[in-house]
Amino acid sequence: MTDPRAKLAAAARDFYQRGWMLGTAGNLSARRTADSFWITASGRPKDALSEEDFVAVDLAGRVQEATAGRRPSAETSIHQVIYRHFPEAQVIFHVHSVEANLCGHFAKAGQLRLPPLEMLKGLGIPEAEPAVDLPVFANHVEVAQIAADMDAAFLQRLPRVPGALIHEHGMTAWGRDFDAARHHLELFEYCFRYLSLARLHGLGGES
Ligand SMILES: CSCCC(=O)C(=O)COP(=O)(O)O
Ligand SMILES: [Zn+2]
Repeated sequence: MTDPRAKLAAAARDFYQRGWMLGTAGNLSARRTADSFWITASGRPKDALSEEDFVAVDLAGRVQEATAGRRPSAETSIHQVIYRHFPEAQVIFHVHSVEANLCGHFAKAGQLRLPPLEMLKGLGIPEAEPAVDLPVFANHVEVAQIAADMDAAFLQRLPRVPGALIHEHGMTAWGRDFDAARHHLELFEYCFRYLSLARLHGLGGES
């Protein structure tokens, strides 16, 4: 893969402007080789990332390349789990939107039922599929626990959709390239906005 850092910085700026990466929230990554990836450094402002704000790590989380004073995202272990379980994933976006955090409250037994919208086709769901669930994981102060929970769940069953929600934290979506990861994230966030507004209007709250 060609150096993805400029595209990651542009994506972060875009997501910041949408209100999804405020106050340094979120982290983005892209594969560097089959077994390493570039990820945002921890605590950096997502509207003004430069090349130095990315750290290269391997799939075990060991730093391969970093500018002095930069450490990898505190949530690197979550990206490791996703790259390990989804060999086709090349890009991962993790953001914190208001709507995603509202929708975590609508989940039942660790699954959020997505609205049956035409747009689900963009998540790779065939027209005929009646019910599509997004996995929802508990948040933990120890990020390693979130990553371990995801790892255990994905070992049992891979999600039907290219994403996972962390309750009262944020959404993570991935794809085979930059466009696919962005489209997936946009579709999930559209579903979250739809579900939040539907509740507000007293529609479909108990599905
Ligand atoms: C200020 S957001 C709290 C940490 C977090 O959830 C996040 O996504 C950003 O963490 P990072 O270490 O990647 O900056
Ligand atoms: Zn986060």
